[in-house]
Amino acid sequence: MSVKESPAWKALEQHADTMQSTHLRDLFLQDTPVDAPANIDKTNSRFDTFSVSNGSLLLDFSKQRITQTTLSLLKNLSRDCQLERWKERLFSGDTINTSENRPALHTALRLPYNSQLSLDNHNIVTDIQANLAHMSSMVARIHAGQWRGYSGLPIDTIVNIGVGGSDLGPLMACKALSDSQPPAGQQLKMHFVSSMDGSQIANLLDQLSPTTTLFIISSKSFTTIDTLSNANTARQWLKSASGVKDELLNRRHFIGVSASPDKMSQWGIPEKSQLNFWDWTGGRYSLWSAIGLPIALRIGMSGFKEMLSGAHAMDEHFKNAPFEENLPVQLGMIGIWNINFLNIHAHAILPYDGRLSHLPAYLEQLEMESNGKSANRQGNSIDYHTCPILWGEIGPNAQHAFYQLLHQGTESVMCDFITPARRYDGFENTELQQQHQLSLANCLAQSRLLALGDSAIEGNDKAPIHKRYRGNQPSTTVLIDELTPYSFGQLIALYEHKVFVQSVIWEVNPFDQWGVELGKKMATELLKPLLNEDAPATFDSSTTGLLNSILSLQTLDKELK
Ligand SMILES: O=P(O)(O)OC[C@H]1O[C@](O)(CO)[C@@H](O)[C@@H]1O
Repeated sequence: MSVKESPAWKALEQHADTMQSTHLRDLFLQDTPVDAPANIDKTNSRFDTFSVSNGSLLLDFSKQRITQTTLSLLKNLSRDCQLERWKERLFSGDTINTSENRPALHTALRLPYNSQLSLDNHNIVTDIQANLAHMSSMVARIHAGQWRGYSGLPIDTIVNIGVGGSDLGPLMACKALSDSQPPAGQQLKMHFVSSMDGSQIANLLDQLSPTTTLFIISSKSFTTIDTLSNANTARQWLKSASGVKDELLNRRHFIGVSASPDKMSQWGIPEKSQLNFWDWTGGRYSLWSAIGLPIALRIGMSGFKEMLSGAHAMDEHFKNAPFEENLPVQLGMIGIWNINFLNIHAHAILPYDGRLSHLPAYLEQLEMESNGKSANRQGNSIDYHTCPILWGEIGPNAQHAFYQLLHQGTESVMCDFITPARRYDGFENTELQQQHQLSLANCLAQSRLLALGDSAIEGNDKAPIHKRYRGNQPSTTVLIDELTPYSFGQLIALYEHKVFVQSVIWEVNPFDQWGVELGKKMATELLKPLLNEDAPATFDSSTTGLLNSILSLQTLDKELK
């Protein structure tokens, strides 16, 4: 039976008939006024009713188009879809990634060291801890200047080569936690290379010293062509600059991180320089594994472990907190309400902190690669919406770019405003501190205006139409007390679990990504004519036309030389 047939889904559809025409302005009008007499209970304000907090995070859902009835119907839906049973299956290591026949155990990577989790009668926490210890010793050697390049000089520059989950998580975390540097003397220059066309690596190599640069080749599969071609370019650069043998370069200048040790060895990375993880860690869920090596190098091993603790705290909260207090469950279920019942299919991620500039790109992969699906677990096509289109940008910058559409366009968009409350500790009363307050003021102003529209500014409802604001764009504000490794771990685990909650309701497997496979195969076919190799004669006319144009432009180029 499709979820659409469940009584809870049908009840939500009915409820949505009323809520579709209810404006957030009116929902806020029902609030108890803030200046109500002291003897009036003010705890029934929308904020009090619809905000939940845990640890370092507070989620304000009061600007969502919901009532208490909405939440209780969503609770019924989560019950109909057996969310509790799915949570148990996730955490216990059940084979829930059925199309790849394996569990999804990223939560095991952040279990305390003395925990037990048995997979095939083996406590995997032992392996995880052994891996962390190996990673820790590498980090210590590099920080101590004991990892030396081919000429004997200590490594001072790290280049992470990876793509997708082997790039976005570490890239995001290194920027987000840039205030948590390791002690002086242990600081490294850090770069990330992902793009297949070589443009990032070509520009970067010009600025680096081959004697002191270490490359981390990060790839779960170790077959991703984007990563391997960048890795080959890096090795060729080292070879031409040094004139030394591959064996020495591989040993001194490369670390491999992968779930496929054989392939790392085939490429030439010696076993001692390999860090492994497991096929039960999905690429986009892998920053907690050895894929997080750049994070540990950036913030130190203790900071990395704090990040794991923060994520673990969120795991425990997700596992145990009741529906009403459960942050990921509420975030996920209110998303379901917006997408499936209010028909909102665009989702903007708006961090009000420049350190979170890579969060939108990270969440694009996390959400869209996980839940951008249209077949259910039973192998049937589904007839309801799943993951919306996600995009985002640092909020204040986006204000000068696409907020016009959010405020006055024709599309309904749900937004996540994400900001730390405290920043610039030790910079009290400085210009910098003021900048943080300015950013907070903008964050609050924008979510307020998006929700309330004209009614937020007296008299604006009399303005000419091009100056009017319709409002009613729902948003959640995620308030982080302060951005630290711990709170960052909580934040990312919050979104991971939100994605899981939604996958349960939509009955999709969030841990595979078959939709990215065929394009890779097709590119292999198309590479043949571009390399003057035998190629199948026929493509569609557009592809053939473009190929011919490219090849003739390239021939012209050669002739002119
Ligand atoms: O880590 P790998 O195996 O190089 O894969 C990189 C990325 O490519 C994908 O498989 C998509 O092609 C992502 O799921 C993954 O994060």
